[in-house]
Amino acid sequence: MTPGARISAAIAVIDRVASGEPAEKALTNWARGARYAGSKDRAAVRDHVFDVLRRWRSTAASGAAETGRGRMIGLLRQDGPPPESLFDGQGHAPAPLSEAERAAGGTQDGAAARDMPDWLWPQFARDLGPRADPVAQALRHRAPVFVRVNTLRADVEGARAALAEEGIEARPASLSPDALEIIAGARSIARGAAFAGGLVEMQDAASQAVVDALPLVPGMRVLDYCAGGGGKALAMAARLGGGPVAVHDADPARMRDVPARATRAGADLRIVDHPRRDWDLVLCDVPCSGSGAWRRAPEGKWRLTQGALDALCRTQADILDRAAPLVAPGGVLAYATCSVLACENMQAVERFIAGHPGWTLRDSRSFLPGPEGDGLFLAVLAHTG
Ligand SMILES: C[S@@+](CC[C@H](N)C(=O)[O-])C[C@H]1O[C@@H](n2cnc3c(N)ncnc32)[C@H](O)[C@@H]1O
Repeated sequence: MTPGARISAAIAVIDRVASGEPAEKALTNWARGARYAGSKDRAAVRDHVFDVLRRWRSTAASGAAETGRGRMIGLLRQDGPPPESLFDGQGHAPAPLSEAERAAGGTQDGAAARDMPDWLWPQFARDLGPRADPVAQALRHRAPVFVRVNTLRADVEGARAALAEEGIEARPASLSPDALEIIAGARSIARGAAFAGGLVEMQDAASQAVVDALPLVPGMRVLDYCAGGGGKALAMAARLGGGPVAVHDADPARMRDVPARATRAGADLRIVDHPRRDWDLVLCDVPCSGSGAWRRAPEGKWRLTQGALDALCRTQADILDRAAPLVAPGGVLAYATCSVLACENMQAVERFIAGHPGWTLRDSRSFLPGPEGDGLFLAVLAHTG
């Protein structure tokens, strides 16, 4: 496909997303009907679509239309090359810009310029203070790619060398000693031998740093209460010399890949349907707005409403209520989100402590989205009663 044809494809997918179809589904549907598209074409179309999703408001303003075409014109106006060079009507490229399209295109301020929802921006600005603007800007751009070196299978230099043999270039990441940032070849990782052999796992560097900050000691009885796909459980198992780590999720289907991932990693993860007490460490990596990771999942930014955020906060409180009694005397309760919003982070912890005498905050960490990783929050609580 030519660069122009890729833009035409992205325009069609963006229009489907605008009419309510999830982006992944719209991309899959497009790819099914586009057998001529190779893997590089599919990757390029996907990049255009996700670039626009991250900047849904500002690209519409720059392109002066809330359509796929307008948004792609706007994206090119922001990032280049000039839209006139690709909208030339040749082959499958989009039609040339009309006089009106050439003349249109504006700038914005406030929430729109930061590609934030109007309702959320005041809260975001209050919560993050002087960091609000750089964080909002970071969320408008692609996230760096990181892997976690699985120390059960390799050391960092060994994993780096194995990746290099596959043409994947990596360098040490600052947030975690086991994290590598992928500089080139990121799209090949999941198909490669280093990944298949369990030497590396895809995991954001801040997610790795959260697990690094947990007070884990081999021999501890550890429960991952919201295990999902098991990313943090695998990292915890590596810290414990292989495990075991008990994994639980209210939706067991979310853990369907856990056995295969554990086998690949050489980790001992044990699914527990109805966890009972006495765990030395219970991790609650709760469902959240995902605001710290909106670079990776930008649809979440536009889907979130005040009502949905309030409901998430109630779920987070409920999970802490259920998990706290599972902690053994002297054990710890760890609470993690991939959010930067205070109501899901420190305020949630303060509400829990206020309602649960004997629990105190032992440690907390906040990571903001940027070149080093995503935005995450961790609180480690101990029971002193
Ligand atoms: C942020 S995801 C977990 C990600 C996972 N820890 C990882 O690192 O890959 C949150 C998980 O919490 C689960 N969940 C939601 N409500 C829950 C509840 N009441 N009890 C336990 N798990 C719950 C969801 O099904 C979801 O899989």
